[in-house]
Amino acid sequence: MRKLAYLGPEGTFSEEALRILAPDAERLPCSNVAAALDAARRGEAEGAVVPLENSLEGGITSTLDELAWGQPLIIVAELLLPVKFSLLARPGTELGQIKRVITHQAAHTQCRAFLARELPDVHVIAAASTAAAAQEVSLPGSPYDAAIGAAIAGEHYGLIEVASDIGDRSDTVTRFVQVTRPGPLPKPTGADRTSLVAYLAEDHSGALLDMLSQFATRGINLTRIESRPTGDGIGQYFFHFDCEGHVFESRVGEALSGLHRVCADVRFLGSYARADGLSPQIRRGTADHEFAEAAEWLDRIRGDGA
Ligand SMILES: O=C(O)C(=O)C[C@]1(C(=O)O)C=C[C@@H](O)C=C1
Repeated sequence: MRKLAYLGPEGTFSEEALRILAPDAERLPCSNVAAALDAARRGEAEGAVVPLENSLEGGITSTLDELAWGQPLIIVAELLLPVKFSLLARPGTELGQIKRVITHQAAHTQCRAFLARELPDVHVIAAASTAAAAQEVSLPGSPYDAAIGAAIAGEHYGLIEVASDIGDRSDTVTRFVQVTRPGPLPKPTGADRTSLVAYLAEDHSGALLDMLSQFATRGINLTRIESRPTGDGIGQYFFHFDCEGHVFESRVGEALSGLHRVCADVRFLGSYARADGLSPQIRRGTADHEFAEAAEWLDRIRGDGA
């Protein structure tokens, strides 16, 4: 049976995402996102399911950075998971008794309004995951009064829900991706997304525009762009892009070749079916048959001399 790594322990949102993406897979819980990706890189697991983007907080930087460096991994599937947070405590605990809360940093930032309104003096301590926080609160003698996590984590670790749906917005969604070591790409479905990382050749005026033009001139809509520091000094950045379409489609393939020409390096992170099933609008002159027809026309002009 195939095995997939994820941010554990049992009861995380990552586990929920994995169960939906690969219901039959064996699950390998890891202590952080980097460890889950490394398990996939080393072959201890066939792949991993990791959070990539949140509708309220944006890119999950730990995942973005891990995918940008080291042994390459590619995305083969994505899932949009609605995330609902609960305040979880040992049975008998009341809201007014809660002084110390533990949770994952992403959950903390998504529940800021509730904490400010209901628990203005609370200390919030960071945990490796929401389920690790719930597990910690369940331990006898735990210094924490409550955890913020999924209701299922509360059930798993014998905690009660002191408050439910405490996120700043009730429609928050986290985008999870399933990654594997590079291999055969998922087939195009007509409603696909392509992810990549581009590293600038040199810092110059219009460097970002040079990259964006590769997409724009081929009628490709971007669905996410994110700059991340290279670590080489202030002002040094590389870029994550998600765009509509599949690398097997001419316009996307040409855009990636164009990026390869103008960048120091481009890391392909995969082409895979979009979870929302939205198909791109193909602008006139950018369909596969139009690229093929233009290539034939060029061959005819060049004749035998080419
Ligand atoms: O701690 C978890 O339960 C996770 O799966 C991680 C994570 C994240 O990193 O964003 C996933 C979804 C929620 O946005 C909060 C936490």
